[in-house]
Amino acid sequence: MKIAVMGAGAVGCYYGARLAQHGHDVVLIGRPQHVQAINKNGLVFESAGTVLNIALSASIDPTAVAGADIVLFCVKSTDTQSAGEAMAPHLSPDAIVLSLQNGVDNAERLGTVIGRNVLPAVVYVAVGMAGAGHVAHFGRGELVIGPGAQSEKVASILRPAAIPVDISENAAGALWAKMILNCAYNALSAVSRLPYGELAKGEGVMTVIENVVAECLAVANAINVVVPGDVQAAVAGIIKTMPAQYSSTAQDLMRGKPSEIDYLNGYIVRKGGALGIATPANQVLYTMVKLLEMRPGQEGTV
Ligand SMILES: NC(=O)C1=CN([C@@H]2O[C@H](COP(=O)(O)OP(=O)(O)OC[C@H]3O[C@@H](n4cnc5c(N)ncnc54)[C@H](OP(=O)(O)O)[C@@H]3O)[C@@H](O)[C@H]2O)C=CC1
Ligand SMILES: CC(C)(CO)C(=O)C(=O)O
Repeated sequence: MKIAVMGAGAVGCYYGARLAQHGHDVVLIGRPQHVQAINKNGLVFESAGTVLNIALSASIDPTAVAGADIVLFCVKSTDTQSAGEAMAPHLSPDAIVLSLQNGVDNAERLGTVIGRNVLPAVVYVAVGMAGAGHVAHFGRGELVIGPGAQSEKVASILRPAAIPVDISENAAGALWAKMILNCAYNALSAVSRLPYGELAKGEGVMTVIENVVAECLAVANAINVVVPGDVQAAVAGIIKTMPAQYSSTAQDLMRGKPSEIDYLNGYIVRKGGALGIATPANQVLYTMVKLLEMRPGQEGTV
C-alpha cells in the first residue's frame, strides 16, 4: 500500500514510521532539513527507550502524494490551506485523505481546499521532533475516526501496523473533547510559560478553566455535538496526568512559530459569535495569545 504523509513533523513521522515498519511504501513530505536527514540516514525513531533507524523515502515536493492510496495530513492547523493547495492537484482520484490534526474544523477546511471528503481523526499521541529527521515518541498513539466504508479500509491498514483505531459513532464529540482540553490549558500555559501542574496553582486559574470549558460546552451543545464523558473532570485530570507538560501553544511561541490558537479558543469565539453565545473567557485567552504572537523575540526555553 502506498501511503503519503503531508507534513513530516512529529505526528507525521510517528505514524509514517509505524506504517513503514509494517512494510508499507511510505513517503514523508516535509521541510528540507528533515527530508535531507531522512534520505541520508533514515528516520530516527525513538520510543520506549529504543532508537531505531527506519528506511523510508522523503520529499520536499508535494507531487509525491501522487499514486498514494492513503494520505495522512499532519501539518499544523495554520498550514491546512497552503499544504492542501500544494497537494490537491496531485492526489489520486481514489486516495483516502485523513486529517491527523487538533481542532475541530481542519477536515472540513481541507475538504473545501481539495474538493473531496476528508476523514477527521482524533489523535491521542505524545510526540516531538528531537532533531532533523528524528522523532521522539513519549506515549500513546491511538486514533478515533467516524464510521463509513473509508474508515473500515483505513482501520484495516493501520491496525496491523500497531496503530490502534477506534471507529466511533461520536468521533465528532471526541474531537471536541480534545479541543476543549486545548482551550482550557494551551493559552494559559503559553501566557504564563508554566507547565500544567504549576499553572493550576495560580490564583483563580481553575475558575477560569471551568468558565472556558462551560463556554465550549455551550457552543458544542448549540450545534448538537455531544461531548462524551465528564468533561470538567477530564480537564481537571490533566493537572495530575501531565503536571510537567507545557502546551503546544507555549512551545510554538517559544520557537517563534505561529500557534494554532485561531483554531482552538479562536474557533470557540468565532462560533459563539455566530450563534449568539457569549464566550468572554475564551476571548480573553485568545486575545492574550494573539498579543504574544505580535511580540518579537518570543523565542526562549520552556
Ligand atoms: N505533537 C503531538 O504530540 C500532537 C500533535 N497533534 C496535532 O497534530 C498536528 C501536527 O502537529 P505536529 O506534528 O506536532 O506539528 P509539527 O510542526 O511537528 O509538524 C508539521 C510539519 O509540517 C511541515 N509543513 C507545514 N506545511 C508544509 C508543506 N506545505 N509542505 C511540507 N511540510 C509542511 C512543518 O514545517 P514548518 O514547521 O517549517 O512549517 C512541520 O515540519 C497539529 O494539529 C497538532 O496540534 C495532535 C496530537 C498530539
Ligand atoms: C492535551 C494537550 C493540552 C497536552 O499538552 C495538547 O494537546 C497540546 O498541548 O496541544
